[in-house]
Amino acid sequence: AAAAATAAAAMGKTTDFRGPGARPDPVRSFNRWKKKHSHKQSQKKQLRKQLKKPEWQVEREVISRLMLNYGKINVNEITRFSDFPLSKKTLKGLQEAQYRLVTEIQKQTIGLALQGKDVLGAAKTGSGKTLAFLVPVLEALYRLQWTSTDGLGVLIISPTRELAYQTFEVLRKVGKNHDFSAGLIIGGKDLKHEAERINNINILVCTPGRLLQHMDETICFHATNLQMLGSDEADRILDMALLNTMNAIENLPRNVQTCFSQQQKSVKDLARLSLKNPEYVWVHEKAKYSTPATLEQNYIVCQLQQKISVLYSFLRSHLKKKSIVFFSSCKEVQYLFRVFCRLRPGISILALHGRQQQMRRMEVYNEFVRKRAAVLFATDIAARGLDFPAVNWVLQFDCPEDANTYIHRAGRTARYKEDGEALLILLPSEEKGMVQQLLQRKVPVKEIKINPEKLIDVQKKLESFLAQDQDLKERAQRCFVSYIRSVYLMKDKEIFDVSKLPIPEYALSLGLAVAPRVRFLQKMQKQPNKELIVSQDKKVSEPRAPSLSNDEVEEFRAYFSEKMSILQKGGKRPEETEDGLVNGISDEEEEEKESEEEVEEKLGKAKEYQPHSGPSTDESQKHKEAPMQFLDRDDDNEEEEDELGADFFKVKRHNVFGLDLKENKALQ
Ligand SMILES: Nc1ncnc2c1ncn2[C@@H]1O[C@H](COP(=O)(O)OP(=O)(O)OP(=O)(O)O)[C@@H](O)[C@H]1O
Repeated sequence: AAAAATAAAAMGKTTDFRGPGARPDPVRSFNRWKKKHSHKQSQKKQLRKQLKKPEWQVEREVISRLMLNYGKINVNEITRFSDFPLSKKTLKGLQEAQYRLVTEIQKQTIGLALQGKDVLGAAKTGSGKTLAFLVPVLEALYRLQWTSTDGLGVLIISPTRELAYQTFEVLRKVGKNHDFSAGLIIGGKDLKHEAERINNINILVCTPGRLLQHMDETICFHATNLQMLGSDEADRILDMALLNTMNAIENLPRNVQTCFSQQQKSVKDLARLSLKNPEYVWVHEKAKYSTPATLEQNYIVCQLQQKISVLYSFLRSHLKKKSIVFFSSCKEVQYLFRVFCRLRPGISILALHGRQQQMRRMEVYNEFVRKRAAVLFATDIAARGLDFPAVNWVLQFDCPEDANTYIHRAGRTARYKEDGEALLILLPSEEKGMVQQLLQRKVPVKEIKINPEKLIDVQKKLESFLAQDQDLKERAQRCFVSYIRSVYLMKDKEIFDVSKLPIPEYALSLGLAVAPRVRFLQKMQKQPNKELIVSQDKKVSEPRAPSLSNDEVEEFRAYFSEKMSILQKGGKRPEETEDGLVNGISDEEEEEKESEEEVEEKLGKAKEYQPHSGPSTDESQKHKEAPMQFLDRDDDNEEEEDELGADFFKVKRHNVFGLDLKENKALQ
């Protein structure tokens, strides 16, 4: 008994040794009751006191307490979101979405952002960068007790519509207990419809082009109260010149906090950002590899004319898997999607590219998310930031323009601790240069060989499809030209050498009996030294990657520089710029039958920045009851139309950030 009493005392407990049946000590029981009673009384008193106060005041006190703890954040002690001084509403949202433990980038950046610093974070693909900036966004408005009448408080810019949509969905999930509203403005729907609602949005998720358009055309749109600007693809947005533009010309208020992340550390980006109190966080700077450890990466080398058979054979042997296949142009995706549907490999095939109408893009995105086994044929529109769950394989059918694009594409698998495999198909002429680039960027790729016995040749089948279907044949021709052109336009001539392509064999492999005439190739052969390059400072296109996202950048630049020159000339559109965008991108010889479509494709890509429609009343109706209201896209099947040109140049952008004119002038 003595030993037991010592042990109990050591654990700080009191033990009654009078044995069972003995009566409890009345003095001790009374004391215990008294303590409990007085605690309850004081709690009641506090509650009564609080009840007298208005809700906002109680909340303000809570906020003050939280903010007092901002200074005490110690990164080394943080393992869960609840270790940060976050509002109950955010924590509840995170918990309900099953987010409890923080990832490294979240751990390192959320505290800094809460403290009001401008944050630029870099971390590998799939490491949780989206929440790293969404959590501070929610807290920023919560701290200020933002309401719908306060207008736009946070702007989140995403390079593609799909990424904007996905970011919006995550925001909706984790922010659902907050009272402010959020809206998605990405084009694809009537501008007027958005314009009527835009000023009731507190957090706006948008694509750059649509934002610019509202700045131009929505008279009532203003961002005078803007508190924060965020993006998880900062480098891309910077490439699109938007931030520079906004900082230097578009008069972004200087007290706006920025919260950015991207996949790779970039010194260049630091210079490009004019941040007020910047903190740069490179989470994986010292990591051995720049891709996730759970990502297995291999490449194969094969002849161009074998690639379609390799893809078919790959799909036949991965029928239960979820895969994304990246191509370099929309027309390849369009043709090969059709052909593969006819080949019936035994797995669902989906296609995602920039020439689809917006609603279709969203449907495909959602369908692929839902499916357990499927293959998505995509352009680089799907390469950045998209978080498709449980993708097993990423296959790069066409060589990416550089190592960075490779990493973005491969990063669609092996996300957040999951496993994944990436396979890159290289032509013999691409192998040396690309593998070298990848190793330099700390990407561990190994060569593997195809088992020739497993290779199923589909060329004969394609030939017979084309013999019966004129439309398909024309698609094959367009695919052919489009691919050749994409190689021709690649910047890195060490890797991409159009003269080394086996042209007739490639045509045969697509099912075409003869190779279509490619005039720019013939010209090149005649004048091998004369590159069809126009320098960037002439404001037309330089040779560039054919990928959608790069085209987007070029379109945007061309559009933007033109627009700025107009603004600087007092808003008058010079005659010769009537179709500047068209000229800008199609400066190379466009005399082929193909040319019109090529231009159309490029304009289609430029749609990201064009007047289109977006948000939906249906969805917003659905969420009306919820405290956090969202303006979402319309579920309407309106065909996307390229209303390029004229409209863009009519309206002079107004001062949406409400800075005084003196400052405007100084900045211009
Ligand atoms: N703290 C967390 N706990 C659990 N899952 C998380 C957490 N943070 C993020 N995730 C999940 O990890 C996945 C990847 O996150 P996210 O899309 O933010 O990555 P990313 O770093 O932005 O990737 P990318 O560079 O490709 O854009 C998502 O499915 C997300 O839901």
